[in-house]
Parts: sequence; structure tokens; C-alpha cells
Amino acid sequence: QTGSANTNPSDSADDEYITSVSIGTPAQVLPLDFDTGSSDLWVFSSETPKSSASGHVTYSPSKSSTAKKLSGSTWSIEYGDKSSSSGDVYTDIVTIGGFSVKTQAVESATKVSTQFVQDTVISGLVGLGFDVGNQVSPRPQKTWFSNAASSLAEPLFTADLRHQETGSYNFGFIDTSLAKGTIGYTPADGSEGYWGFTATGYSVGGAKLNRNSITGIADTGTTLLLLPDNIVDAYYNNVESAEYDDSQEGVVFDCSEDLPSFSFGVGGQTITISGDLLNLTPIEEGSSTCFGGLQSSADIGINIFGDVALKAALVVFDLGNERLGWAQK
Ligand SMILES: CSC[C@H](NC(=O)[C@H](Cc1ccccc1)OC(=O)N1CCC(N)CC1)C(=O)N[C@@H](CC1CCCCC1)[C@@H](O)COc1ccncc1
Repeated sequence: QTGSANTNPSDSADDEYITSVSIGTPAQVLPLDFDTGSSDLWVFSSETPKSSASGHVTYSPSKSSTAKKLSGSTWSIEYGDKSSSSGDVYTDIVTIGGFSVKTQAVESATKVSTQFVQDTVISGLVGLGFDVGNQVSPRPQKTWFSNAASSLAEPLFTADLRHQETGSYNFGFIDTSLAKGTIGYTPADGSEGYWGFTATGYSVGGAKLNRNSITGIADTGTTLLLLPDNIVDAYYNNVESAEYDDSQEGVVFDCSEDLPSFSFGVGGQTITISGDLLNLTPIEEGSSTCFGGLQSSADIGINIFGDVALKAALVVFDLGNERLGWAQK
């Protein structure tokens, strides 16, 4: 068995990717953000304060004949951008891309932080990280993918995120036609709940890859490519107008700049992110100053290969073999 779901950028900056998910009987369809950087499936619901839920699609367990309260269970989560949410837990049927998990923990939000209230394009997250990262207590719950894995043709999923285009999350199979290059595999470390891996080097423009281990995570829920300062500096030294903008908390430059590409080595392959994928978006509507897709990971403490990097590749999240596959797109 397999599943295949389309995913779309939330806005002109490809800030988030939105995928439709069916929950309950009859199906309640919610737009959710698939996040390989966390391990909880949580939704805006009938239990979310009305003022917070306004503008969001919500899940009502009381309207689902297959919903069951997981009594005594609660959850609370904080993300890298300091956004947070918490609540209680139901189980229900969750269908993604035509594949159904009968008894999936659906975490219902009774509290959401301001960022979520304002981010009306999504009604919650589907965590696709490792189960060890789940935040339900007293008994942690499995992710949708973990529950699905044993019934899928292969215990893996792929992410094909695209710039201003519809992409896909495929479950249980690899559509190699989505990639130009060969898929290179490298071990995945799930001990922290993330899809951790080590890139073997990087280069700016068409230069030859150097040998410089970069350990980080493959994270569909993070917009940017966040790497150490020395690499960020090496890149922006090639961009005449680049400067650090305190208010934007990042490197900005003239939108008219012709940005160099950025490449990294992984699994014996070289993934090259084109310059235009690194020129994210004007800092404000109509501004001629643009915000960089590559920024520093210094104050996060972890390197994150987020959507800016993932857009250049077909990425295979292979749970069965505890490995990550990367192919140039
Ligand atoms: C340093 S992880 C920062 C990252 N959040 C981002 O990437 C947000 C995403 C966003 C949110 C709302 C609108 C637009 C974009 O976007 C930005 O922060 N930016 C994009 C726009 C840009 N102008 C400023 C920077 C993050 O917490 N991800 C988590 C999932 C995320 C949570 C918020 C909702 C969307 C999904 C997750 O995978 C990683 O969790 C952790 C990473 C490291 N330790 C702990 C947790």
C-alpha cells in the first residue's frame, strides 16, 4: 500500500508547505504543515478558544463517530521559533494521500501561541520526526508515519518541495522520475527525534566541494537553510550588497543581485541550490531589499537544512534503513 499527497507553498516566499489531511468520520479536511522536525500531530479544534481559532479550519471530535478521547493524556510543545501549543488528545482515523491510519493520536489544541493564531493558512502540524520526540504525556504517542510504516509497501516517505509550485509527499514508494540525479544515501540519526545527518562539504558558485563535515537535520517545517557563521560568511562574501540587518535578524541584499549557487555533499552526491532559490523574498511588499534564504544557525545550536535546501532535491526519509536519500532535482 502507498499514499501520495500534494503539497503547496503557503505564500510567495514559500514560508510553509500546506497539505490537506482528512480526520474522522465523516471526513473533516484540514490544511496542515508536515514537519520532519517534530513528532506531534496537533490541530486547531472545537476546544481551541474561539478568539484564537477565528480564521482557522477546526476539527470537532464530537462530530466524528470514530473519535475517542485518550483520557488523562495531555501535550505541550515549543518550536525553534518560540511558537507553542498545548491541549488534550483524541484518537481517530487520519487519512493522508489516500492512506488511512485507523487509530491515530490527534492532539487537540486548547492553547495556541500568537504566531499560530495569526498563521491562518495552517490548522496544525503533522509531525514526521521520530516517535522519541512525541510530547504526549503520560504515554507518548506514535506519529502518523510510524503507525503507517508497517502497512506501507516500504517503510519510507519522500518530500518533493518546490518553489511556487505544487510538490508532493509520497508514502511507501520512491518516484525516481521526480529527480534528475542519482539518490545518494547517508545514515540518519533519529535519537533526538529529528532526521539528523552529516553533509561532507560545501561550495559556493560552481567551485569544487571542500571537505567540511556539517551535521544537521533535514527539516520540512523550517523555511530557511541555517548553517554555521563561517559558511554563511563565505557565501555572502560573494554578494556585493549583502549586510546583516538587525531588524530583520538576518542577512539582506539588493533584490537585483545575481546570487551564486550553494552546493553541499551528501551520500556521495552533490546537491546544488540555485541562486534564485537563495533569494527568498523582499523584506517588505515592494521593497528592493531581499532577505537571504541562507542564514546563520549560531543562536539555534543546530544546523537546519530547511525548505530552501529541500527544494533543490528529492529527499527520501527511509525509516526502515534509518537513512536519508538525497537526489538533485
Ligand atoms: C530554528 S527552527 C525555526 C522554525 N520555524 C520556521 O522556520 C518558521 C516557519 C514559519 C512559521 C510561520 C509562518 C511562516 C514560517 O519560519 C521562520 O522562522 N522564518 C521564515 C520567515 C523569515 N522571514 C524569518 C524566519 C521552527 O521552529 N520549525 C519547527 C516547525 C514549525 C513551527 C512553527 C509553525 C510551522 C512549523 C520545527 O521544524 C523545528 O523545531 C525545532 C527546531 C529546533 N529546535 C527545537 C524545535
